[in-house]
Amino acid sequence: MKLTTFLTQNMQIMLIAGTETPYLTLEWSMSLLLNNPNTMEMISNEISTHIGFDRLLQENDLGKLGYLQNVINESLRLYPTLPLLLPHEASEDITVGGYSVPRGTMLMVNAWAIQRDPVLWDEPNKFMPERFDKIADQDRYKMLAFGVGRRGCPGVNLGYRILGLALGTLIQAFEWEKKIGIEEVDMTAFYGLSMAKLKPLQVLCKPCSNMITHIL
Ligand code: HEM
Repeated sequence: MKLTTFLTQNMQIMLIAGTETPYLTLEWSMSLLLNNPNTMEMISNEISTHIGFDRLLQENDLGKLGYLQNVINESLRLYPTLPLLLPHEASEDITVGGYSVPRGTMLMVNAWAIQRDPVLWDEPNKFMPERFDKIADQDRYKMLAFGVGRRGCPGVNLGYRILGLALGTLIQAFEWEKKIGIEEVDMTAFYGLSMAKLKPLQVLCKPCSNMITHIL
């Protein structure tokens, strides 16, 4: 394969794989926060404590924003954008959980079900970002939003950075409200290869007053 073809194809894959997943996660996260205004306020307080309002948050601030990170993880747990990951193929005859899987079988992993399994998670359908405060290393296979292992998402670190910067900056710079007349943002999902909201999020926002004073 020519080098230019190789590079072009890699760029295409990164653009396709690396744009839809973050923007869908951002939409799910913002919807969850609008339905949980106390959590939105806690992120805002965390940003106010560690960064303030005289500049926009930057990549090297993300390490200080543990609660924001918990919210991102909890959004990815409840609404993984690739709920069945990508199809995998067994490269040899294997046995998984007592089932024999012949070489060449296509395997789909239901990350959505694993991430809401009541055996693995307390109150699995509840939005509780604090649960990620105490997630142990050996529990990492419960959380499959980026897959795991050799064919897991190679963009995982970039993905977390994009999400942290985008969600953090949106909360730092704007005040967010549900559309007038809406009590709860509808969280119904539309299932395809990726999981989007059935009804796109419509929301009201205005520049954060603290930010206007400091930046203008
Ligand atoms: C919120 C952000 C993201 C999420 C939730 C996400 C999730 C995933 C998941 C679940 C897989 C399939 C893993 C598996 O089947 O085991 C995957 C694969 C992949 N992702 Fe991501 N991803 C994100 C961001 C990105 C970014 C930013 C890039 C690159 C710029 C990227 C590039 C890829 C590629 C190339 C694959 C295919 C890997 C392979 O087949 O070996 N992703 N991603």
